[in-house]
Amino acid sequence: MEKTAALNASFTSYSLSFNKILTPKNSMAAVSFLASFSPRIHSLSSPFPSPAIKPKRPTNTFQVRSVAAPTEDVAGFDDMVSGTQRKYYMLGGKGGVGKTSCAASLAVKFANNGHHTLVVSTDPAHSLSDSFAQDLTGGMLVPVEGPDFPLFALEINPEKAREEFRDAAKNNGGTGVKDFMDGMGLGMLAEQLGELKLGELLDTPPPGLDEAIAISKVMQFLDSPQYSMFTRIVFDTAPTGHTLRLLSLPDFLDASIGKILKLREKIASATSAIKSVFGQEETRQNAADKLEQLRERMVKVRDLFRDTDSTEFVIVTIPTVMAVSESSRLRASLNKENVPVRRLIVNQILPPSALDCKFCAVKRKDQMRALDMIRNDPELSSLKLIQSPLVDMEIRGVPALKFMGDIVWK
Ligand SMILES: Nc1ncnc2c1ncn2[C@@H]1O[C@H](COP(=O)(O)OP(=O)(O)OP(=O)(O)O)[C@@H](O)[C@H]1O
Repeated sequence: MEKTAALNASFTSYSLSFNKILTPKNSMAAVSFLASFSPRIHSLSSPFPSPAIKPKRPTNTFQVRSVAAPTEDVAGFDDMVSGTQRKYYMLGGKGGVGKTSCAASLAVKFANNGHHTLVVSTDPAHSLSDSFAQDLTGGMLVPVEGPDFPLFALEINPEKAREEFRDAAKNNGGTGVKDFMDGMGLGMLAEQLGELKLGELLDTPPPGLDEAIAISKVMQFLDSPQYSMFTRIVFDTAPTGHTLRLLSLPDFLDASIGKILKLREKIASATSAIKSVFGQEETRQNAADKLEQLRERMVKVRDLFRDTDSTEFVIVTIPTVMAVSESSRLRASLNKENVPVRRLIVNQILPPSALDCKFCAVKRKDQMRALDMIRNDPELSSLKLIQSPLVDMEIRGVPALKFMGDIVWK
């Protein structure tokens, strides 16, 4: 009972439906139990107005008042929504913790608050389509039906994006060039070119490279007039490990591509005869331009990730020791990369219940331990802690995402 009270007391204000945790038999007891902590407990109708998302059984929905205080004074949703200058939100964390649900719910909330919003996924599994329960695939802008204001989704297939650059890289160093340059006594330059192995790298990319290229492709889109209307861009980013690599990749790519381009210039100016060997000069120029653009965009992505005025990286986690440990490492590495992080969403917290079964009691204890761990963690304790309850149904479709958004983004 004491533990339940403690958990209840730390919940931020939310409404939830939990027809599995609270059976009709115990729900009245729970109402009076929760009422002792909050004067704002009501029984509400289903939070999902759409017939498509109807709960299976009648639900009991409650509001519990927040008593949690963030360690650092971080403004809430009002601040996130204010202003018309473009802002980027990147949701990151371990696989399966609820990044897509949180990103999609934030996008719906921005749109419902009057922002032209774009939600982007570079996840090959296309979970945005699953989350919105709409087909958003195709690699182009797709309108999302449901929100009050325009909301568009963009699902980039990272593998496809990579293919483009693989061809460009291949065009910048072929065996014909090497043979000719050997003959000209310039073999050393050719070898240096070969050592960069960009083509090979793009054939068997390390995890994170696809996402890096996909995000740079998004940046390319965002620069075009067609996208100028978007004032809020929400990224459902790659899982933790990939994201970290992605953050360090721009430097690496910058160096690699930059070197290739410099070498190419050197070779071209070494002798004009080489130019004729390169043949198809126009194709090669296009390839070089493409690489140059990729390099420039990578630098943009890197800078964007570090821009405190326009960008915020939100860490999403669940209350388990493993997930919290990983989030702590993620925060540390983001810090190292100077990526601004202010909020930590702890998702899937067991809602308060008067009568826990044995399983729930043990689970709750476990979650409490993880929450304590967050409060004492040097990396995480300064973040604004947002607690999001485990609900008793999958969060799919705009009404469900709106419901989640109203709980999480305040
Ligand atoms: N608070 C919650 N209560 C109940 N179900 C949830 C909650 N948050 C997320 N889910 C469900 O958990 C599943 C995974 O969520 P989601 O796809 O958002 O996670 P993810 O971190 O983006 O996963 P991945 O890394 O695989 O892309 C989905 O079925 C979603 O509906």
